[in-house]
Amino acid sequence: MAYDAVLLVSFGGPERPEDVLPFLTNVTRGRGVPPERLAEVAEHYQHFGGVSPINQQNRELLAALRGEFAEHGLDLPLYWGNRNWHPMLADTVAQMRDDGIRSALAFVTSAYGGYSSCRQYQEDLALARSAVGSTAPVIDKLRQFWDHPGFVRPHADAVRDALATLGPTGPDTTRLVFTAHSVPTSMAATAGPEGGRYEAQLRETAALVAAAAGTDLPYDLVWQSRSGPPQVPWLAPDINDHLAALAADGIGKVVVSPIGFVSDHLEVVWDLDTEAADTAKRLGLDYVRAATPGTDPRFVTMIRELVEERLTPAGAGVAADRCRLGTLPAWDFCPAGCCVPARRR
Ligand SMILES: CC1=C(CCC(=O)O)c2cc3nc(cc4[nH]c(cc5[nH]c(cc1n2)c(C)c5CCC(=O)O)c(CCC(=O)O)c4C)C(CCC(=O)O)=C3C
Ligand SMILES: [Fe+2]
Repeated sequence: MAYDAVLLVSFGGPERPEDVLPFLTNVTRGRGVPPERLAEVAEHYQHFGGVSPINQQNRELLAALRGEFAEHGLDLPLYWGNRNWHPMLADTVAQMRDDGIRSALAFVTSAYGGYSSCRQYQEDLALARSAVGSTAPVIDKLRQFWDHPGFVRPHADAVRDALATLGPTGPDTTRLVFTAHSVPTSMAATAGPEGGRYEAQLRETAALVAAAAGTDLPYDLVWQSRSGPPQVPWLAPDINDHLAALAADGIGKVVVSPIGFVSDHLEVVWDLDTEAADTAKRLGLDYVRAATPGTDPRFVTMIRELVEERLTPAGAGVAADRCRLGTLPAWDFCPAGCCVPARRR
């Protein structure tokens, strides 16, 4: 397949106080998030002046990618569009059409399978294309990258750096805590072709990051940023409850590694650096949060390599010979019905 552009696809976030509510309305349209939760999250954004860091992080990633592409003679224009805030995908796809782009590869800033992490991005790409009409470019998503060394190694080095700030550590006093965005258990159950893949991939990433960090400390995988009505079950335990359980068990030091994310966006700087850090302080825990990949050169190189592997015709549809560290099944093109919510199957 010949491609003539690369599209960076992300979540998007507001950059002015007056944009917070319209942004939240876009995110939660038809998703049954109670108004109390929405008001609470609006306050998290207003705490940062109504500015989510995520767009600036994507601008920096885009700049790094332009440099990486140029350095390696990869002559494809780069575009950027978001699911929930400007630049909106539909506007970007219209621009691509105006520029004569016929087919593009999409890099989504989420490493995992699942409805929110993968399928919803593909649905939003399809909606953007249909808004543009029959002249819209074809857009194929790059594969999920949870076990790619360019994702695992930056997380692993960040864990090692974070651990080094804690002084003497050991299995009886110190715990490594991996965290990812919680999702409804019904969504977790339908992730991937056979279900359960969001959590399975996160467990694989956690094991790979811990091994690559070279630590033999015990570790856990927990969840953060739960939303939705209280009667709907989501993946648990929540990181704050887990910190309390660790403190009760005599743990005094924790390194928190947000393997669910690629950059220090609001779910990291609020839910971890503010909320979970406060919880840890209250519990008397030494708490340090490990960095996310951001614009780590290995992460930027990974994106270029994910593009390049799809430009060579061999192995299309199969990810067997792809660069990766894990053993869970992987694929280039998501099977039909993969990660579709149960009620729509
Ligand atoms: C799996 C997952 C990821 C990781 C994959 C990925 O990175 O895409 C993720 C990332 C993010 N989530 C983000 C923000 C929000 N997520 C919300 C709500 C929800 N997230 C969900 C799941 C996920 N979310 C779900 C199941 C909901 C419930 C509503 C629904 O079913 O859709 C809400 C509504 C308010 C609330 O209830 O929290 C907000 C504002 C931001 C931007 C941060 C910034 O601005 O810097 C980012 C990167
Ligand atoms: Fe979210």
